[in-house]
Amino acid sequence: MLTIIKEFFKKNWWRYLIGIIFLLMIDYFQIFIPKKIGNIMDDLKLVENFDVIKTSIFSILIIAFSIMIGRFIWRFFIFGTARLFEFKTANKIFSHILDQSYDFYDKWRTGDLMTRFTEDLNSVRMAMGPSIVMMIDTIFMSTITVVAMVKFVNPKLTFLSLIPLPVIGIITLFFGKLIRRLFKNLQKTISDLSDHTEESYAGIHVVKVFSLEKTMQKRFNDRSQKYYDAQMKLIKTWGLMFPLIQFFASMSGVLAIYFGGKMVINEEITFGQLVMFYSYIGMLVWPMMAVGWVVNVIQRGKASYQRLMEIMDSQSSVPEPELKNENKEFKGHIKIKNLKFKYPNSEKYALQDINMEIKPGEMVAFVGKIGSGKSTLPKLLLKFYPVENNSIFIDGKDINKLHSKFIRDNISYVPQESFLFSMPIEDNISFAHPERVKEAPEFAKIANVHEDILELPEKYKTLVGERGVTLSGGQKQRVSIARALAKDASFIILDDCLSAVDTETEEAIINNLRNNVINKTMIVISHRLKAVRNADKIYVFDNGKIVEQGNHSELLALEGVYYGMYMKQLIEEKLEEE
Ligand SMILES: Nc1ncnc2c1ncn2[C@@H]1O[C@H](COP(=O)(O)OP(=O)(O)OP(=O)(O)O)[C@@H](O)[C@H]1O
Repeated sequence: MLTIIKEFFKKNWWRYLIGIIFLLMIDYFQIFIPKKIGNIMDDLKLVENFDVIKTSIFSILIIAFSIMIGRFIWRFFIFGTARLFEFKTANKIFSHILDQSYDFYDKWRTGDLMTRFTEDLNSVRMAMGPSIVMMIDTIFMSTITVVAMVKFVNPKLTFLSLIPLPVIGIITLFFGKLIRRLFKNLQKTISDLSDHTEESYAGIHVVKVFSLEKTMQKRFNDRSQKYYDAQMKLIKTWGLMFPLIQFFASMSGVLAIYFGGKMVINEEITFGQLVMFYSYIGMLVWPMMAVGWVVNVIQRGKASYQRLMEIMDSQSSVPEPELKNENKEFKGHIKIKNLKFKYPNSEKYALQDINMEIKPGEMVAFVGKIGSGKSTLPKLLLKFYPVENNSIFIDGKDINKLHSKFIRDNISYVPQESFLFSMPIEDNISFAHPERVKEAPEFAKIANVHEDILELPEKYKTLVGERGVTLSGGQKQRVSIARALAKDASFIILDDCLSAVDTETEEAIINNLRNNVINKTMIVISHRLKAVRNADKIYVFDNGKIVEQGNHSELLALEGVYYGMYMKQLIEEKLEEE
């Protein structure tokens, strides 16, 4: 993350430089306005000098006009550059998130990521733009104002009036750390709140079915209360710090009138000089108050920056060699040797002692009880999670030496949960290859969903997903299969993705696939043994291990686990028919 800021400064320092030059110029011009006004006051005594007054007013107007132009320029460069940082960083973080392995998505909650993406990035932007302006302004304005006070009025009066300054420094230091801590806590409460909101919305069906509205409301209220409390703590702290600084800053004005008044009476300074001095004090109060603001914004920016770093610091746990296999032909010969695997957040082995060989063109099936490890294996083949060296080989090469892009480009995977994007159905099917949009009906036919689509209001142009027509679970599953087919990979994995259709349809789709995608390798995971009985080889999983393997008749002949499962399903089917 630090490198992101460094890299950005390296490329865009000149934008800041132009902005800062104009900012400093404006500050410098501003110094002359009180001086001119002070001079006018003194000149008022001499009536015949009205011409001089006219020229002074004219020069004030010129300065004011230049200030207006200059302000536009520095705003454009400094604020605009901070926005550019926000835009580039958002793109970088998003791409970093997309590059992560699956354990990242298992670990991070959506609402939390969203908050970091929006709120935290915004805080960092504030620290990179407005706070830079304020900081430079504060330092430069106060320095030149003090110099002007010494030079144009009186050093002793300047010193006496600025006695409260160090107190402001102490207040700032004290509150700075506190604000950072409170702000970090505030961001955490926002993350929790967005998580809860996002989850309640995503799981609204469950909430409704179980009449959990009150429970969810209570949970929301609890989180909302925590967010409110965190905000209030910040408001109290910031609310105390700001008036304290303001109070000590205005003390300077009181001291200026007290000591300056005496000096006018003693004729050490003129009345005009006192007016000038008071204007300078006024100009100093603002930067002094800005110190409080800058501290607040920088501390918030730092806290948010640490939160963004937590995302950027997480590295994909899957080893990736350089991507140089693009031109290599993918045959899809899989060999697995003594594979064992634990999910990164778990102590228990999800797979153990797995040995298998899948030859190109074969159809294999994984069957077994729920939670027995069937879905885990395809996830490892697709490099979603890291595996030990020498345990999985694709076309004779260790999977750890192959880039995930090469593997995923060549394998069509249909996961258990079918997710469709908010776009027309044909675009969902041709998602990976928009140029194949015209062929969408062909793939839909193989996936047995063509007829269903023709019945939709706008057929293939019907908008589906969150903002469109709601498809049934089975329809969604079949559209997902069509989408995988449009990828035209030589290796297809169907991970129990037909659970929402009846056995006959599942069988028909699998047979369709076998007939249409001849020479393609297929792994089919299913709970319905009947649907996969034609597979070349069936692996029976139990508790993370392969307990039986063979084709349908071989497995039946064993009269073991597979036989038991098959008989049970036959009886269930018969009972349903009766
Ligand atoms: N992301 C994960 N993190 C931790 N453990 C997981 C994760 N996904 C699955 N598991 C665990 O790994 C084991 C195997 O899960 P897997 O999803 O492979 O089973 P499955 O045979 O496909 O089950 P099902 O038929 O219900 O889909 C289970 O004990 C499960 O709880």
